[in-house]
Amino acid sequence: MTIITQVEARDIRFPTSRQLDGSDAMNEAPDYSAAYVILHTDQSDDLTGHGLTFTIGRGNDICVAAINAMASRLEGRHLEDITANMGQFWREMTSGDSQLRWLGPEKGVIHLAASAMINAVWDLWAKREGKPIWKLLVDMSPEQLVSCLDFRFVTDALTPQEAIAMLKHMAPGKEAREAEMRANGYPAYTTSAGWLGYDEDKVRRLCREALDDGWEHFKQKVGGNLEEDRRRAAIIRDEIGEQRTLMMDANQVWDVDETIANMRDLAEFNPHWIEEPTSPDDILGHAEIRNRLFDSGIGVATGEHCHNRVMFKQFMQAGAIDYCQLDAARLGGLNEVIMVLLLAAKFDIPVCPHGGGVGLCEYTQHVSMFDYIAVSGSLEGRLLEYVDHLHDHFIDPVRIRRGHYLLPEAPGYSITMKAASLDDHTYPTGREWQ
Ligand SMILES: C[C@H](O)[C@@H](O)CC(=O)C(=O)O
Ligand SMILES: [Mg+2]
Repeated sequence: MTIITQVEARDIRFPTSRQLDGSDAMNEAPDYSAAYVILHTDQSDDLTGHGLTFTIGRGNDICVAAINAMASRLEGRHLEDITANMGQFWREMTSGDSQLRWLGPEKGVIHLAASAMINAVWDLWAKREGKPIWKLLVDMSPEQLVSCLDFRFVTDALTPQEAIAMLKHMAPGKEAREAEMRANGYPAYTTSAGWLGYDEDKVRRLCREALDDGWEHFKQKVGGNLEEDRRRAAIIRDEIGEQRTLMMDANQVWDVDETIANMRDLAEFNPHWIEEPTSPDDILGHAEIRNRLFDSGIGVATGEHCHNRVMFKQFMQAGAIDYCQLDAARLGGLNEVIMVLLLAAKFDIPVCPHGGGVGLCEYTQHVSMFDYIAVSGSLEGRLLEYVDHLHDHFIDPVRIRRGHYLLPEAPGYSITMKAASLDDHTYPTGREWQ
């Protein structure tokens, strides 16, 4: 038996705003940050579980406080009791204390905190089993996998029986798809050349470097000033040519009609999708945009601020999105991520997870590999986001080859940060913040 003896929560911040890495029209100067959880155990082999949720700086301390408020739900518990009934555990973590639930429910800071803690439990479980997370999931039977999920609020769209049938249907090709992932990796796109705060020379230089590294798919930020958006799109198209993919991301700054007008204007640059065009909560607004942009061939993508499975269900039921960009640290941990993968498979919507943050690429590589091997069985329309910052701080960082993520092999969720990185970036006392 493994006892979780202590939940340690740390405020980790990286000063990315100094170079405007990660900048966009809504978030002009983010400091990529993690409310970081370490689950200590009674095991002599130093077994620990790690998880994080992502913020962009101020307020990270509020997430840490929320984790501390929930710590007693994990401390003293046996890992084996939790993993024997993951679905029930998830319900307890998100709804077990109705006074804390009131702060959400299942959204906002309290859900971000739950996400970090739940992902730390999954990391601990996978390390105990000696498997990377994607493999832990792939090796589960459909029944076991479905028992990890909470179907409350989604049974009008997907029942446990349907989910089991979908997973059974995909089971026969799993080995071949795993071998394919091992050989080829998972196709990806890069956002790193297109941050809004970068000057045009830097955008051009970064496009050239990315092309040299084998990238075929690029994303640029838009939503500042339309003339500047057009100039940057022209530069990027000039560098990457007409055949490669260009996505655009407005990070929520436009209204519905404004989106239509601006995207009609930007259509000459042939954007593959417009991401987060408007408020992330406006499901019908996205549906309207999708309908009115249909003839231009521009898809609608959103999800990095979509806080739970219920909202994703509605986005899908309303026909509001072409691409689902779930965020592995905003949804309530891996259990809810798996639920969204199943919903997306049912509605035949490709999942292209959000990667713009610290640790998100480390998480989502597992999510997309699992999705391909066991859930959707398809790569059509699917691209994993990649941003090239801060990977050095992880013990088991993502590995990229010619625009593809390579299959992670180390046990766990790849989210464990180096001890020195944690110490140096602890806010406000770490060396980086002196
Ligand atoms: C603030 C973040 O960097 C955000 O711009 C990321 C994002 O929208 C994306 O990766 O997509
Ligand atoms: Mg985005």
